[in-house]
Amino acid sequence: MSAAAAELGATFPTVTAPDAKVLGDAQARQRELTKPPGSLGRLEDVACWVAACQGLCPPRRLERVRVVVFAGDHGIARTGVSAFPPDVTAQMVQNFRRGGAAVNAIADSVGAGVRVVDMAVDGDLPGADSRASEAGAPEAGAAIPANADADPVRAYKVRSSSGSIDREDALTAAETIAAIGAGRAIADEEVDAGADLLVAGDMGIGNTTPATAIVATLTGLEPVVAVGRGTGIDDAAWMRKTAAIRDAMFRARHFVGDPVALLRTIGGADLAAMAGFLAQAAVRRTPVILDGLIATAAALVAAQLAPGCADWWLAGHRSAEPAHDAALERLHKQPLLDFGMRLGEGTGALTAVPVVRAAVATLSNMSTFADAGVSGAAG
Ligand SMILES: Cc1cc2ncn([C@H]3O[C@H](COP(=O)(O)O)[C@@H](O)[C@H]3O)c2cc1C
Ligand SMILES: O=C(O)c1cccnc1
Repeated sequence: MSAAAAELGATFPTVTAPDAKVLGDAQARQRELTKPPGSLGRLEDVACWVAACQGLCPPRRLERVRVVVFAGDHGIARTGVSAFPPDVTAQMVQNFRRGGAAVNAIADSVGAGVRVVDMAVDGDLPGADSRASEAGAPEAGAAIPANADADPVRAYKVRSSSGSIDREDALTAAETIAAIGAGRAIADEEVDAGADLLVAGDMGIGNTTPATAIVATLTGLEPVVAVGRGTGIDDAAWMRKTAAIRDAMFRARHFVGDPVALLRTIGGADLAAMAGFLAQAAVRRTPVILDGLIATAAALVAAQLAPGCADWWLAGHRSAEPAHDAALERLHKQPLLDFGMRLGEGTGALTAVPVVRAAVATLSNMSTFADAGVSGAAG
């Protein structure tokens, strides 16, 4: 693949900000509603942000919330950096499909739809044929076929697992571009189908290792400060994970300003697709709630791929992973919830959906002082 083709596949159109005029209208309306100004705290900011994203004041109810769970295995997981074996990734994909995972339960409770995509699960999922994995990665720059005949979960699969990032690249250059393009195409599909709020979720044993390496590389954190317990690792695994992240960061040290090279070197197809998805959501002027460490690591990279896209994202929650804090700070995001959650899958973001809906409801449904005949502030 030529460098030019690579650049084309990961080049995003200019991202324009949410509507500043509507933002001003929404802020003015907040002052007219029957409450002391500012008394709904951050709910007021959230409601104004949704209005600006929609370009509409008062904003519409959020009717079609969609979470896309990006699944992928990681070569580094074979070195003992997780509390669970790599087989769990494929098993959990089946669990998502049957509706038995935390993300299914929480999505159901807020009326959100769940879609799972296999970007790089190791081997073939049970019940699936082998065509997609034999086909290999699509040509760089080529449109990625949404293979409707094959299992839709695997329509965008780029490869099985990834290189072990402590000593080899996670992906080839062509795979990286294909994965970013897949995320973009998936965001387009969701927006074209009417999504009005998007969430990127993750599933992949070992994925806190590349996510932490990416965040630490981009924020300048020391590995020992950045590394968390992931699925609940013991001290010995924590030491292996910290060494792996140190080695990965050394390998990626020249790519702080090169998001595609960073994803190729120490990321993975799931992280690359998430970055493409989060950037493209902004291109399509669709608001996003960010989830935990993995989604936010991808968001940091997306912010480099498509400058300005972070304006379209809200931080749903603060994960227990220390690197998540650093990533949120770098994005200037204050999370809505701080529940000690450390699962991923999109669960933290979905848990914040009722808060966002409450915010929208106040700005849309409350009466103004004038309409309700309620006196405004004295003087
Ligand atoms: C049953 C199960 C369900 C999960 N759902 C999300 N994760 C989360 O935990 C994993 C990351 O942590 P680490 O880097 O320590 O492996 C990822 O699969 C992530 O999606 C899960 C993990 C497990 C075990
Ligand atoms: O913050 C997350 O998203 C997270 C944390 C631990 C394990 N899996 C995901």
